[in-house]
Amino acid sequence: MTTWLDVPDDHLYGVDNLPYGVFSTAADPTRRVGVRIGDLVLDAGAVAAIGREAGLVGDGPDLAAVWQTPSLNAFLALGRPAWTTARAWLSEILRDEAHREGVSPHLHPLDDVTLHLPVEVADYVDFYASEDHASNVGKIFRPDNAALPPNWKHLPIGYHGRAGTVVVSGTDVVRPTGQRKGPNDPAPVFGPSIRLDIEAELGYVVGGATALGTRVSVDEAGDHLFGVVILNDWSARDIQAWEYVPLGPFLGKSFATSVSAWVTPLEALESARTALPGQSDPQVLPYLRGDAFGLDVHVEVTLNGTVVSRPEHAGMYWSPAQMLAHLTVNGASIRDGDLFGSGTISGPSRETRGSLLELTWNGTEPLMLDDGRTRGFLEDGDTVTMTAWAPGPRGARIGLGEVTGTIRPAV
Ligand SMILES: O=C(O)/C=C/C(=O)CC(=O)CC(=O)O
Ligand SMILES: [Ca+2]
Ligand SMILES: [Mg+2]
Repeated sequence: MTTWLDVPDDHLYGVDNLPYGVFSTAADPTRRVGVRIGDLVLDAGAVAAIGREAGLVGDGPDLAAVWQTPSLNAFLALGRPAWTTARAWLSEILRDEAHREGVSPHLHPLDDVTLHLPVEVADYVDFYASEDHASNVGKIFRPDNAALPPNWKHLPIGYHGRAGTVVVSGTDVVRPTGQRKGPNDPAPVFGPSIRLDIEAELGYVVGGATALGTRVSVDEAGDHLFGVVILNDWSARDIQAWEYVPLGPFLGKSFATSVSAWVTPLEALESARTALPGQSDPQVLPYLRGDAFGLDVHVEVTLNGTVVSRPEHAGMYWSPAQMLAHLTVNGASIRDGDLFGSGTISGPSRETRGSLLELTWNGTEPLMLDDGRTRGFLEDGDTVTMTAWAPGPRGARIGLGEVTGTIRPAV
């Protein structure tokens, strides 16, 4: 073991992972930044305060002050050099036995903490980067058109979502109510959605704010991409299908977006970097070229305990660095705490589709669950949980936590 803690190197949350979150305890309900190691949570600000007093932290930003805040935003504002220094310091105090005495009092069992939304989400955008997903939805929603829209391979398509309704894993989701109109209905009807769905995605957390009128290139994107969450873009397909032309998704997706409580730093995913599956035909425009790495992240989706899908993020056509370059190519600034979703992660085979819309082909091919019941779309009381892992150093796996949510009846 390379840590003095009782955490083996091949633990999903071993010393090579060190994801960040926001937690509180019954004894101290103050929300503050924590770092997960094994099944423990390190009170990062408390330990940084001691380190500073002991002269261990050195010069640079006051991490104690930055981490004793109720979100990761102040830390996100520091940017890449400070993120790297902070991670190196955390790694050192968890590896070097000399720090056992000072650090131990600031470790809390995971079971004793409450996890909160890790980021005060600034702007939220959702992309559409899986070719299989985009083709499947095209066939289902627009059967008379080409499966992929003509712009799809030239730019990463996205829509602006609702930052204020991004919720942390474990938050119940109230079934949305709204308008829908089936192709054969004479007029729209109003009521609870009857086609409530999920979308398995990764979310990218952004920091190192930029000025209005500047761009972030593909090669600079790594300075702003702080880390990754698992994201469920809950989607009311009936509301969506009726409202989305011509301005895109709106109320069908804005009622809730769930994210995992742990933000996995990009540095923990070094071993997961992979080449993109291919952008040679057509060539993308120069501003979308550069070190546009993909990420080999394996997702698993369960519905009421039955595994319904295993999407593979490595198959995504567009990369997070390209998405960030595209988001800013018009001079739009980025803010600390910006979040963008990868888009639904779907692969070519049925068992890798990231939404029920695709898994059940718009409800026409219901799924059989382990309890013998079937599902087209979600029913009240259903629980959806997504977990993910990525390859880590020396053959170990990096756990990305989980995002779970249970459907409550419409109000
Ligand atoms: O193709 C459409 O009209 C709609 C697609 C989506 O609902 C997907 C969306 O949110 C983007 C994504 O997750 O890939
Ligand atoms: Ca989505
Ligand atoms: Mg959403």
